[in-house]
Amino acid sequence: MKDLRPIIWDNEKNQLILIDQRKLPNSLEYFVCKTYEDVAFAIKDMVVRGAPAIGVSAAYGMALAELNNNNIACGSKRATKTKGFRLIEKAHNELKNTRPTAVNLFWALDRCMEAYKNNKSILNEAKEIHNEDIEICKKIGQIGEKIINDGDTILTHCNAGALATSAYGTALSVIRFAHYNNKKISVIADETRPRLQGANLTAYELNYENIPVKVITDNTAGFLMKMGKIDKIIVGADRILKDYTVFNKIGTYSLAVLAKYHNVPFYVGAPYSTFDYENSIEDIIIEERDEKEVKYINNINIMPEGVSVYNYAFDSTPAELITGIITEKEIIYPNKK
Ligand SMILES: CSC[C@H]1O[C@H](OP(=O)(O)O)[C@H](O)[C@@H]1O
Repeated sequence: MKDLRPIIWDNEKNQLILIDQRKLPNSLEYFVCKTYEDVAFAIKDMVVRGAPAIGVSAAYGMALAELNNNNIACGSKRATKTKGFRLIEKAHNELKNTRPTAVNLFWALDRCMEAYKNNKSILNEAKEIHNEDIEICKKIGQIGEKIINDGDTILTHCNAGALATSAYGTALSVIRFAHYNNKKISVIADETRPRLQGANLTAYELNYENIPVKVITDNTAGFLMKMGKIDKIIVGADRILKDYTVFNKIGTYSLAVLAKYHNVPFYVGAPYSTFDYENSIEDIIIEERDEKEVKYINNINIMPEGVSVYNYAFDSTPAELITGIITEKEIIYPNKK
């Protein structure tokens, strides 16, 4: 069985091929990006999503800008270079403004811009970021699987799997490697309203690898904890601050509060590239998405006209509610005395 790889660089045609995650689980289709504008659309419309995956995709978006640049000649060499730089800057800004919360997007774009300023190939930088991400996610799984016991039932939220990264995932990498090490585990996946990444993507990934998975409505998680049916919770992250505040999919904070109340260990799987040492909580923009995502399910209206909604894509969870953060180097215990 082939590993799930949501991001593929086509060296022959110099284009980016993405699994179109909007179509899963009913159809496995691909979205081809030939320009940085295609990549910007793919990130905004969640063709590709997940902090590491959008960082890697944005890096290839910058590479597409550079490759398309190379076809531009405007007279003198100096004029070409100036115009080229302006186009790269334009791509950097447009890609930067696609989604505001996941920090991987910004460091990947900045890393590509730095490469360009140092006369290095952006495409090579993007490929490096891509390959590094595969290895990092593998390491998160290998380190994290140690916290999983044979027979554990693990609850997860949204999708922090191969489809949110370059391969393996973060939270789901821990689950995968426990499974690869023959631990008998079962997974409970929150469906994760409104975009249903848990039902559509996590269930798809785990089913694809024959890892036992049940899907629940988001409201069921607390009741299962109360009944003692959840041994651990593992989620992903989009940004982790220096005080170990974790920004992740909306609903993560509610799970963490319930876990604390029911003494269920609460873990976060995330690479160091998701850490943000610069900003404080008040600096972070929590993405608010189109209200249609709440008002419609599969294009069927579920609400009366004229009623407004909140549609926060993320929330923040304080370190005091977090048992451990599983990275590619070690497990961080924010509350260890
Ligand atoms: C491994 S990062 C996955 C992270 O990203 C998801 O958000 P979205 O699907 O909106 O990009 C969610 O917060 C996951 O935990």
